[in-house]
Amino acid sequence: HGSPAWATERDPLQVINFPVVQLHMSLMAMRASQKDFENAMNQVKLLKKDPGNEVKLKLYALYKQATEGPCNTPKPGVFDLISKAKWDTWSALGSLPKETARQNYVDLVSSLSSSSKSSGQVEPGADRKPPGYETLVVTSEDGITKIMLNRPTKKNAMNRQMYHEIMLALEAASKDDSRITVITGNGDYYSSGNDLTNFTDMASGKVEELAKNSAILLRNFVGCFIDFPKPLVAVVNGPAVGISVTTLGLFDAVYSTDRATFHTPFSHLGQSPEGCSSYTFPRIMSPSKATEMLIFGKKLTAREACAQGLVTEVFPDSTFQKEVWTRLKAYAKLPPNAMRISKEVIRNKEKEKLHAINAEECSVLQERWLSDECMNAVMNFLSRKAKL
Ligand SMILES: CCCCCC/C=C/C(=O)SCCNC(=O)CCNC(=O)[C@H](O)C(C)(C)COP(=O)(O)OP(=O)(O)OC[C@H]1O[C@@H](n2cnc3c(N)ncnc32)[C@H](O)[C@@H]1OP(=O)(O)O
Repeated sequence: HGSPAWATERDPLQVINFPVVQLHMSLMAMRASQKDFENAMNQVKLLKKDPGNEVKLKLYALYKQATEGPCNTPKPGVFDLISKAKWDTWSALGSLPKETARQNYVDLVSSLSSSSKSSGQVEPGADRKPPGYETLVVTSEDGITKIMLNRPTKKNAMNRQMYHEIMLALEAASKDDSRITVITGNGDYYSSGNDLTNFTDMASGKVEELAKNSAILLRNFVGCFIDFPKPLVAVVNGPAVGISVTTLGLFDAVYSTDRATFHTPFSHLGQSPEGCSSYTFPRIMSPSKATEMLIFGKKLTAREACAQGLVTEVFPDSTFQKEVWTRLKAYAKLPPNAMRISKEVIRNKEKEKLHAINAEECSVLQERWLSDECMNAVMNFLSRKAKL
């Protein structure tokens, strides 16, 4: 078996590179639990699917802790993004005993192997099933297709897979027999916006190419919202950040819990507005209120966002789900063609303009992602120096 592509590609966290071979010989002579450890290291090489940078970092740190004990190397320089991420993860394990680290490594690999097996196995009749989503839960009932962002432990941060899956889910919802489409989040956040580890790739060789690909992804993603034909409703179940806020300007209604906040810290991140917010926000609010959000990164409460027109209505958190879904189910009984045509009449005039704005925002961002301001901000978050 060859190593999976992600273990050999020039990925910044490939890095991690699982130094299986060096360890192999020394482990042969050790006890049974170390045999498990050795097996786990071999299993890592057989994983069909890239487990993602965060998991690879965890594997790296547990491996180092299991074999060398607590982090004992000097902290890498601030611009050595990758070594620093590795150092931070290892050092965060503190004085975790070697045996525990070894066990945790084995457990983590075992969970990865079983999830990759279960997704790879072909079940009877599986060919008739719609494709599953890894980052979303999509359900359809009572005339409503609900697309739920489902990375609660990451505050529903949007990784590349989630962008792709949202596009697929919107495409499917535009064609299914539901009348209204809802986007909401699982857990305490609606979404913390772009997954900042999407940018760790930027540290690798082909930064320009990666920035270009990200801009294309973003443009396609936002394009799906611009073109979505049915009433699109956001059920904002908790705080929203970045792109999960800006795209709200492209929804037809936004219902929010009073616990939510709305935050677009683009300047803090060395970035610039997207999701057509450079156009929609000044219109929805006023140019100066939009400036406070989009340039100065002012975080709005749900009530403030409602007063400024970004949110349609705010509900007390205790009754939020019940009230919103009762209302949506009633709306979903309205004649579907009338709703669709009304949306067309309201939105179509703007579509061309919105696509042009989207293209422009993405091209500006493509440059921004290569700036020191942006790189440093992402690095600070990843090294746990900065939160919003
Ligand atoms: C293809 C590219 C398209 C680009 C589109 C352009 C989009 C731009 C934007 O969306 S800009 C906004 C980006 N978002 C942020 O900057 C938010 C960063 N997150 C935070 O500041 C905080 O996590 C928080 C305030 C959202 C929540 O803080 P707290 O309640 O203290 O929770 P934790 O920080 O412990 O978070 C739990 C867990 O989730 C991980 N996480 C949260 N948000 C993100 C994120 N945006 N990207 C990556 N990871 C995130 C966090 O690291 C923790 O992980 P861990 O448990 O440590 O493994």
